[in-house]
Amino acid sequence: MSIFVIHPAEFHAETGEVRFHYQLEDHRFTERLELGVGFALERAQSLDFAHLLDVAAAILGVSYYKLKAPTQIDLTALSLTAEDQKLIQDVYENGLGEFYTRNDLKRFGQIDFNFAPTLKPVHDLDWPEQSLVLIGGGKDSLVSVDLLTRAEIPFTPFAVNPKGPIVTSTDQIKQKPIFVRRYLSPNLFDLNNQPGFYNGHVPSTAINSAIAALITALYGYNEIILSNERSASEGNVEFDGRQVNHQHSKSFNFEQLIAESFAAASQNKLDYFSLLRPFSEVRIGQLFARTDKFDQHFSSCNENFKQNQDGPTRWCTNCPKCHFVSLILAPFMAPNRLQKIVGKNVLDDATKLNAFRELSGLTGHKPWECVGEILEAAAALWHLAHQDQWRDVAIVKTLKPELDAFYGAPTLESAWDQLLQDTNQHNVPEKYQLNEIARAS
Ligand SMILES: CC(=O)N[C@H]1[C@@H](OP(=O)(O)OP(=O)(O)OC[C@H]2O[C@@H](n3ccc(=O)[nH]c3=O)[C@H](O)[C@@H]2O)O[C@H](CO)[C@@H](O)[C@@H]1O[C@H](C)C(=O)N[C@@H](C)C(=O)N[C@@H](CCC(=O)O)C(=O)O
Ligand SMILES: Nc1ncnc2c1ncn2[C@@H]1O[C@H](COP(=O)(O)OP(=O)(O)OP(=O)(O)O)[C@@H](O)[C@H]1O
Repeated sequence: MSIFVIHPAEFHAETGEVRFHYQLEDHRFTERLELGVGFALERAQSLDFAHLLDVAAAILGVSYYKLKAPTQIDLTALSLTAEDQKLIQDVYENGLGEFYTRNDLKRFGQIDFNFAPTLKPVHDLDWPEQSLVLIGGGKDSLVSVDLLTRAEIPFTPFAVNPKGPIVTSTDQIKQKPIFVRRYLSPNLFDLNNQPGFYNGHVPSTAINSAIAALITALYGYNEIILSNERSASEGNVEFDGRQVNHQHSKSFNFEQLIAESFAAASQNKLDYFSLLRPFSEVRIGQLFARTDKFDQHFSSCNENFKQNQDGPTRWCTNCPKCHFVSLILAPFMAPNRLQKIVGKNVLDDATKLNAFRELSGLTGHKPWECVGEILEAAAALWHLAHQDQWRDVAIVKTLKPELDAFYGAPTLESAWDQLLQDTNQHNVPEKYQLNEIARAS
């Protein structure tokens, strides 16, 4: 029977390089991170940093585990708290939910996680009051950047494998960023093309967050700030008795688990939260549109972030994200501004009718992409049908009667109103509850 083994990481303080080691049957994998240099040596030698390396080793293992998805995982070489163990189980179960669904693998509740006895951490680090803001190159991170800048709250931008829109977005921020380079084990790509190995989606936000935690310990930060919206908590399909969510590691449930793990790893000093959790995607679109200063510097299209993508893509205009982001920005801007951002008015392209039907729940299921709730897309489309500047574009004109027939106008009208209301279900600390700033026009 096959077992996936997670070994402890090696950290080379002189170069700032981490090497993570994994084994699956006869295959050995080494993933590398470059964390930079310039940190205090005692931070690199601390027990707290060593513990967070173990947490990262476990989380980053998903990329290799998925090649065979065995039901046994050996983590006995790692020192993990009870909170870490809960988090890791969630990452390997729900975080890989889309992967299991699309490969028809029943793993929920079936994986035997072999942990060493629970760690009671001894703490030896201080956590200076400084925050890291994760930058993904898209509208969400930039809405956080804009809110924090308006509130005059200082922060350091942080990104893993910066390229394309991540670089052009961070260039717009005065504060110098921290960038980490990440190199997947090269033999992963060889095995991906061989028969008998699985492939599929991994929870990238969990991975980036585990890397961010290493940076906080090494360079001295006490807050990791995400820009995950409340809409990210909605699943895509039901499979094997669970709701499966492409964006699981952006969900509120995941946020709570990882926050508990980081709190236990730091005597409650390291905080992890999403600044945008109170907001829907539509509301984020509204906040984004308040300034045009990022229009030519961001992109939400994931084509930019493929491993082999070096040249600029900006907006491919054919993927669910290009469609969805156009849809939620449209209510708050004129067609020519949106066209200048995306490069094309996808809402006026009749060949994309089915794509918008899927986004708004009129057919199929919600696409496996980072898109908002089904009812959110439906309400945004319906709302556009009531705006002079949008009512006659191909997608809006054709789908308005279909939306009326499927949902009914009262449902869509009330959904739209609720999308613009902020919720209280969030873990945003008081200092960061920027309601007044978010309400200002
Ligand atoms: C950029 C992208 O969306 N990639 C997804 C795509 O992968 P593809 O094969 O088309 O290209 P690559 O990303 O270059 O991947 C090459 C192979 O490497 C594997 N891999 C990649 C990164 C990694 O951390 N581990 C890996 O094992 C990958 O499986 C390929 O074999 O399709 C894949 C399969 O569905 C996706 O897994 C790729 O997604 C990336 C991991 C990724 O970074 N995606 C984020 C943009 C993303 O999807 N974010 C989500 C949030 C999800 C969450 O729970 O946090 C979102 O925006 O909704
Ligand atoms: N390469 C990365 N390095 C660090 N953080 C990242 C990276 N990619 C995404 N993130 C962070 O992960 C979270 C989810 O990413 P997501 O793609 O939803 O956000 P975004 O890029 O800001 O906006 P959009 O939804 O428009 O793409 C965000 O907090 C984002 O900042």
